[in-house]
Amino acid sequence: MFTARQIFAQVQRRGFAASARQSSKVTVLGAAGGIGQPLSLLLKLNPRVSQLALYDIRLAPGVAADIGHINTKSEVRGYDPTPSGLAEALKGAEIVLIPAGVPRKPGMTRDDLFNTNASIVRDLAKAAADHAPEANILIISNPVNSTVPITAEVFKSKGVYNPKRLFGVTTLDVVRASRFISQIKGTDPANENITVVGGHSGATIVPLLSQSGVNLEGEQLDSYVRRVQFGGDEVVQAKDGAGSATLSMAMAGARFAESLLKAAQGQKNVIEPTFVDSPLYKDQGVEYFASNVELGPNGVEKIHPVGKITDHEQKLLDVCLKDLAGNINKGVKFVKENP
Ligand SMILES: NC(=O)C1=CN([C@@H]2O[C@H](COP(=O)(O)OP(=O)(O)OC[C@H]3O[C@@H](n4cnc5c(N)ncnc54)[C@H](O)[C@@H]3O)[C@@H](O)[C@H]2O)C=CC1
Ligand SMILES: O=C([O-])CC(=O)C(=O)O
Repeated sequence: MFTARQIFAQVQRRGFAASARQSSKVTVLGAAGGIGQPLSLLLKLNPRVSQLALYDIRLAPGVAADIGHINTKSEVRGYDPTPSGLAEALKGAEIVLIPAGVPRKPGMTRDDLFNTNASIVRDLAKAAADHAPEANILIISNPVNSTVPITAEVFKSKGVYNPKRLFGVTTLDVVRASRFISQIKGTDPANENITVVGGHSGATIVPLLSQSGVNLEGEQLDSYVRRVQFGGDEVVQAKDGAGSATLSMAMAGARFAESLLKAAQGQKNVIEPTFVDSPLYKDQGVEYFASNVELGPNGVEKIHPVGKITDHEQKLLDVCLKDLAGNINKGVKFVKENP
């Protein structure tokens, strides 16, 4: 039997343990880039982050010196572009975000980035598997449909793959989906929660309006779906050769990291859409798929099924699955041929 005093002491200790868990190291690889800088800024503003480790092949110590002056409690450190700098940046990380790699220019698809970004992500994944094998790995670098399988293959080859801790960040698709529908309906996007499933490029992005009680038809529905699927192209064209979405992506990446931290720190019912190793369409040869995922202290807690959809949405999903299988196989093949 415990005395009231002992119970109180235990509660206090648990309180401390909870706040100890609330000290989390977050690492950004590609931290000096168009996404990396604002993403690092937003992470510095997040009180759940205790240490922020910034790594890039250029400028990370400069970005860290700048962000480090912001008067929030977390410690910020920038690392030199050396193997030991990368190792130090990764050691002890709870979350590793990877926005390293080249962005699109007008006229390119995300798949056109494969030749450059596949090897960048493969090499960073190798370092993460060696120095942060238990971290949650959040892949932002495109093409996400292929870079997630690339990362999985690297982790598998090193014997440390945990499918519950690898995430393709597709948050920007749902951010756009809710913003674009709010523009049509004249509502507050904060109240618009649109499910988006599939992958993260063109036809593999499938918004499921019917599940949100929104009833668009004909050309209005088609143009909405097109805008969500090709929202990235809208930004690429507007930036006219100077890159792709960076600021909205930073917000989306920071939101996803925040959700993981909340879930790790004990919050229940934290659900985000994300591209993960998923049982939903494995029987059709699609090993990874984005759907709503409940997050928990171990990463993926529960993968939600797609649920009831309309015939129109089923047609979109059929096209998505075909494209997705090709993108995934390309990533797997790359690592097998270029280990
Ligand atoms: N998942 C998503 O929803 C989105 C993904 N993206 C993707 O994110 C990636 C980055 O985009 P931006 O930040 O605009 O590009 P950026 O060119 O502005 O920044 C990329 C950064 O990565 C760094 N980098 C390159 N190789 C590296 C390596 N081996 N190790 C560490 N850092 C390295 C570069 O020095 C640069 O600072 C692109 O592939 C882009 O397509 C962009 C928007 C949305
Ligand atoms: O469109 C791109 O290349 C960048 C991206 O993934 C997005 O904005 O969704």
